[in-house]
Amino acid sequence: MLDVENVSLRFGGVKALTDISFHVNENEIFSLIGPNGAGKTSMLNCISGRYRPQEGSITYDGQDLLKRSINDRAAIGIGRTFQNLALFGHMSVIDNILVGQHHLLKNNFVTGMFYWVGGAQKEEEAARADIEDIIDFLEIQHVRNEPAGSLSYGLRKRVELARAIAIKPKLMLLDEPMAGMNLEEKEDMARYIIELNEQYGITVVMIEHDMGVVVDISHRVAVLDFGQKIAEGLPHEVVEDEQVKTAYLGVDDFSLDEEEVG
Ligand SMILES: Nc1ncnc2c1ncn2[C@@H]1O[C@H](COP(=O)(O)OP(=O)(O)OP(=O)(O)O)[C@@H](O)[C@H]1O
Repeated sequence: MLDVENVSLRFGGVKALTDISFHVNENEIFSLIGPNGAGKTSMLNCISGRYRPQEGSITYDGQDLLKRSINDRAAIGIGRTFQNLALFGHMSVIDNILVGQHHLLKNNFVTGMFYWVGGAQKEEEAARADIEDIIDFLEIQHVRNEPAGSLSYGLRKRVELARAIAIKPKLMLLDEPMAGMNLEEKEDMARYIIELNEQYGITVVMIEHDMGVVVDISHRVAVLDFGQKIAEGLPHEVVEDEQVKTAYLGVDDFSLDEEEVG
């Protein structure tokens, strides 16, 4: 589904990514891991369109992604969440989710003026019904009318995920979905990601620092270090790799003893 070939990205003299290649199969949960500054978010940004690599190619569903704008990438089924939450704090949960769905609606301002005679009303009703499904799935009914900014961190992460699901993605990019969560919130989020993948058939590319989660829910993992790929494979194999262990030397959260979730 996704083919990253020889991607290199530089910021002035900083080599954020050097000659990175990997592929992600349809319906896979694929994790990108690595120490701080390894280039994980840069890689996700190249896929989502925020950054443009100087070299290499990224193909999604047979299409050259680098020729597509950011908005185009959402329209062809690429959704994402951010490392730092990107919600409209003063808007209600439901309105935040509707923002995600906006580009799917065919009616524009002019056709919208014929709201009652045209298809706009039906389209909006269908959109609302889809959103109700997402709200049920992520168990956020009780906060649907609350301003997003008033919610706990874990709930805000769920609302952000809901908004990303609302664009009906085939590929979901998740940047540290568990960051800042307590164990219970992590367990919930791991369950949502698995269900997203198994029930909705969404392919997932995830950056995550919690190794327990990564090993538990990923089908395959690639490891970046100083902008280079140093390992790729099944989760249990990758965490036993000597080069990976060396890259993580001294990093506290690299431990399989963490409470396992999922
Ligand atoms: N917009 C930018 N301008 C300049 N340098 C950048 C930019 N974005 C990333 N970098 C640099 O690229 C390198 C990789 O950063 P990146 O954020 O991709 O790493 P990361 O693996 O996601 O780290 P973390 O786990 O801390 O989020 C770092 O040296 C970073 O300073």
